[in-house]
Amino acid sequence: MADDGMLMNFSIADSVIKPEAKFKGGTWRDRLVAKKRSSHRGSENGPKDAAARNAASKNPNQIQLGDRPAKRQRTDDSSQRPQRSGDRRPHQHPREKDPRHFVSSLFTSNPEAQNAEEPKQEGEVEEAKPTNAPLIDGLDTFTNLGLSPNLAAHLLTKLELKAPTAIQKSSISQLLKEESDAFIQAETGSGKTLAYLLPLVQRIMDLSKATKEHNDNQVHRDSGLFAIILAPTRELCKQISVVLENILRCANWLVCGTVIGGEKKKSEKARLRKGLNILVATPGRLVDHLDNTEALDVSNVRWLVLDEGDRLMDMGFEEELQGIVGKLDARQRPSRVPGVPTRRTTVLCSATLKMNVQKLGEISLKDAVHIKADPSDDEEKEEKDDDEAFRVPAQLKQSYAIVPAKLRLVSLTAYLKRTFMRKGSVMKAIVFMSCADVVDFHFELFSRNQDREQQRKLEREQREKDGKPEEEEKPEEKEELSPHGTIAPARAFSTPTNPVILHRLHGSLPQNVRTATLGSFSRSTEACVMICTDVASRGLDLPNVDLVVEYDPAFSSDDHTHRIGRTARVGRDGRALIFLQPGCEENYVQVLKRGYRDGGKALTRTDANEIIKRGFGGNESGKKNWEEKTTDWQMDVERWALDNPEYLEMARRAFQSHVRAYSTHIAAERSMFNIKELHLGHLAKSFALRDRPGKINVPGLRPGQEDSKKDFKAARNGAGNKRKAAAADDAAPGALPTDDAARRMRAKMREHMAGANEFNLA
Ligand SMILES: Nc1ncnc2c1ncn2[C@@H]1O[C@H](COP(=O)(O)OP(=O)(O)OP(=O)(O)O)[C@@H](O)[C@H]1O
Repeated sequence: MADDGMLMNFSIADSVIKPEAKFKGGTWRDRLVAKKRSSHRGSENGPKDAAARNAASKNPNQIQLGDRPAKRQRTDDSSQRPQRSGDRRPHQHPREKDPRHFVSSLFTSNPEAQNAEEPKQEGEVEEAKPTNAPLIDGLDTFTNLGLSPNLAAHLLTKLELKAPTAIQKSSISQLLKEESDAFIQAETGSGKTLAYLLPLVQRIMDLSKATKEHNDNQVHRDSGLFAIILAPTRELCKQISVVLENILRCANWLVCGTVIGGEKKKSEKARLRKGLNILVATPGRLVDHLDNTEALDVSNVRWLVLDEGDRLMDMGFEEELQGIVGKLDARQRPSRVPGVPTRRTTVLCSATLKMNVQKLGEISLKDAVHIKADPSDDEEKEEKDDDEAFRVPAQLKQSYAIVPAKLRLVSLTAYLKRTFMRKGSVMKAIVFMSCADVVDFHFELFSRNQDREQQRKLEREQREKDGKPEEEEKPEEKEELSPHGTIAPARAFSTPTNPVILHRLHGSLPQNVRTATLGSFSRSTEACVMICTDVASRGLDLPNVDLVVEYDPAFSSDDHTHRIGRTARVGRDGRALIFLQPGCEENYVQVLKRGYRDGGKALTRTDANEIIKRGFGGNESGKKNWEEKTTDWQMDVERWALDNPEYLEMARRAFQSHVRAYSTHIAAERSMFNIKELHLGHLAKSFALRDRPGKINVPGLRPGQEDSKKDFKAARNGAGNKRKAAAADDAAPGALPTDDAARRMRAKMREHMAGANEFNLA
């Protein structure tokens, strides 16, 4: 399989962790391999090798091999501890003697940050005013912008929306008065959904007026489907549909509905047969109904909205979109309803919309109007902006942490411990991780019940002492707060006074579980954390999210903008922290800075030691210092993985998938996320692993993925997307990402991680 090749290709750590000259213990196979490797390395002492070592020395993620003695095979707990901690080591785990395992110290041999912190001048950073809040100057009201008094009153009284936001102001007036196509681009959390929905609903409400003037009956659900709104995920479609239903309460003769998959097609067909005026859909499902549902009459469709338009124009959706636009064109007929425009208007909307899309199927978007929150931006600036990163809400406080690979797990734990130390300081936090396997592993780790583990251990030891035969261990009973196993107490960072609830979300979960988990996180009034993949990065409007942590940086800076945009919405405060490793990843700071109007003066920096000290240092007086406490915690987690084969496999799978995922950063940013600079041995430690990276190879699919894979293939073939299928299937083994290879690898990875669900190709 191509994957095996891909994985082998990542097994570069053997070149950065020097093996012992003598390899004792292990199986004969291990000893033979070690011997062969060491003799092979011995013959590499030419000038070429010296040059390679020189080059490697420039990489702070790699450990200088020539300047220090070969690493000993450490099987002793004391090696884990800082030197001064002495020899106070707890019970040694029998597996710690396993020569296939490598126990490295947390606080030694970590690469230093390359760039020094920029000094900040006092008073340089001013408190930024929110840039995505409603305009409360009293000058702009929904009625002034052209909405009917009826609709404006409904917004005020029923939806408690007093004034429009800047993008709503620009968009409503434009879309009410003109028929041209439009690009709506504005910061995350600035109310773009209403920016296109309100003028759309107003225009359709106006059709009713025109119909009445012609002495016909009012427009009703059978009058025709006038608008289609497309969004990339089911969650987003549902969210849009809820907002739409709320607006339509003031015009109850108009009806909206969704076709998004995840439920029986029969019930969707029935809904379409009953008649709808506005339809919210995922592209894949709409294509399906256009092909197979006679009741879906699109001859009257005059508005097509692409929410998260850049994502919809991206790989994975382009063919569906071309198909949809082609069919809408072919089936369009003059409408019997008076006032219906002759041509269809297309609106693209996103926080990261590059307004250079020229064509969408048969539609030319060349003359599309660019709608921005600040129309005073002149053309010159607009052009310049297209090359730059997209703005983030000014009130969003961003920081970055330089964290070496080995310290990643303890740093994340420490950061969350500190965050939830006091009740009420943070209500909800979202932690983004690279892929589903990584999410699942951390969910298990952070929710593990140490008291119960301790009890099981004592029982085991007692049995050993009494000479009783070893009982077959029953799988650990999990104390979960949801029937689906996606919600559990976050024991790793809860305190007795502030219990935290942990959620997990990714595209490999069945749709009903995704919906239930998201709903629970959204409604929760307790402190809670959701660890998730990018499935939650776009468009989702989750209340009271105070903090976003990007434990794994996003695969593109656009995705980063969307992720951090889950906080600091409509004028509220928010914080975001991104983990970067010393070395090439530090260059990502420049990308973070580009999101600010002032060049990122407010961006703050922290490092692993500072985070760990605050999280593991604690206030309680004790003999141990923060390094010892952290080391104990890490050792405990490593033993937990060793003791439980199920979790060990999860950890290995997570590590493996993470490395695969790392290679799929977009081409333009790959120099900052260079897989060759990744220290796999150190990285393995942050997955609680003691294995040598070259030995980590979990075959097969993640549990429960088989069905998703089948679904994906069916969906892919169903959509007639042969080219993509071919691209995914022949992902070149071993080839480190070129542009094309990375695209293929991303497709492959989505397949691996049931990305079909993530991006709703079904
Ligand atoms: N005029 C307004 N006054 C107060 N709140 C508003 C207003 N308009 C929208 N909101 C609220 O702002 C929140 C964010 O809106 P929305 O999801 O449309 O933002 P967005 O710009 O689409 O964000 P993203 O780019 O992340 O998708 C919603 O909870 C919405 O109810």
